[in-house]
Amino acid sequence: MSDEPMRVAVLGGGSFGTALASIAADNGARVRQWLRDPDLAAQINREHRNGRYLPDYAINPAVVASTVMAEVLEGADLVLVAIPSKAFRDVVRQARPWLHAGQILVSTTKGIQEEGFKLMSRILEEETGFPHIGVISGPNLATEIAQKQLTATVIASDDPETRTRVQTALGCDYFRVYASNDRYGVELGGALKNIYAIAAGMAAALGMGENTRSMLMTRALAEMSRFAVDQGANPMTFLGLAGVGDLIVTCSSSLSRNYRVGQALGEGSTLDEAVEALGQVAEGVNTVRLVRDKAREDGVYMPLAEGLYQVLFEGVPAQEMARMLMLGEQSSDVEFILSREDVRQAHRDDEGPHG
Ligand SMILES: NC(=O)C1=CN([C@@H]2O[C@H](COP(=O)(O)OP(=O)(O)OC[C@H]3O[C@@H](n4cnc5c(N)ncnc54)[C@H](O)[C@@H]3O)[C@@H](O)[C@H]2O)C=CC1
Ligand SMILES: O=C(CO)COP(=O)(O)O
Repeated sequence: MSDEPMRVAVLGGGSFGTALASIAADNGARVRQWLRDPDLAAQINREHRNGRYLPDYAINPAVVASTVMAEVLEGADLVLVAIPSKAFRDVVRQARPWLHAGQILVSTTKGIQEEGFKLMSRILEEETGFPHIGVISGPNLATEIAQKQLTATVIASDDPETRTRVQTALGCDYFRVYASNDRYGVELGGALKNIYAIAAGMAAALGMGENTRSMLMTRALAEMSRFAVDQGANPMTFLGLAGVGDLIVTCSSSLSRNYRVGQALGEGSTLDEAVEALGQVAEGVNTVRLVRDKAREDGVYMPLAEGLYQVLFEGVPAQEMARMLMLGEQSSDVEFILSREDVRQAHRDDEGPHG
């Protein structure tokens, strides 16, 4: 490997993109960050601060922000795409003329595209056809990373070069980067947990106890892994940082935007009011709709996603969600040990002789 510093491009001027850009610069990379807002780009370059998304964070002064895609991508070895899912494909298309097959392309975005139910790394693949593609996901609240609180993420890719280069670019003493080759599972974990973060925020606002929170998170893990396995992911991924790790943090912290949307709903706001007050992306709002529809289409049992969907989009009061959870099927605890079908069969056998 050459002694030249790695050249990293970050697309997106939000909180996560900004934190990752600064970490890469701390690790000695030459970092360029692309964003749309010229005033924010000027502020990052002048004050080394992102006043809109991470006002108290001292960005490494070596990060150079720009609104010009060519300047940011020129010569980049690693491109991190930190753009909300709704705009992801559009931004990758804008970037496409300056991307090439030797680069490593990594999505940091925890969302799903409606058409075709596609995850973001699939979009990277479709738009470029390049071989070095990965995703990062894990318990990664940007605000805490900005405070240099210890945490870790997962780089998931089939391609070993992508994994090792991202570990080198981003790993440091407060941000560990673990590797996985289950790209789909890691990416799906990041998207799915946002649904349950909304439910947890809502439940907290409604005064739930700690037993309830624990039950909610654990049944959420069962539900998300059931869905993910149906879609082809490896269930073991959900034992890791991008599964249970990210689920715990986003279901516990009001630093999570999805959790905050849930809290606002539990306090009586409408969905529009909750999203408007947030002023940033809460991917779970869209994800719950897409996942609920997909689960129905594919016959996957997802009572929590269904209940949350009804609260968000069908006017069911938030209090009803807890009731629906308690009325769900009393089935298997861990389905990979005892299948739901075996529990159902045992009930049928038990009922048999009594009519
Ligand atoms: N903030 C966090 O704690 C974490 C966020 N993520 C994921 O990273 C993704 C990006 O998140 P953040 O940086 O937090 O987002 P953010 O909401 O803070 O901002 C996203 C950035 O994208 C820009 N953007 C939005 N629409 C655009 C468009 N059409 N064209 C160009 N730029 C556009 C915004 O102006 C902003 O600079 C999200 O999908 C989220 O799931 C992942 C881990 C942690
Ligand atoms: O994914 C995250 C933490 O890992 C960030 O969650 P929010 O998008 O809900 O803020």
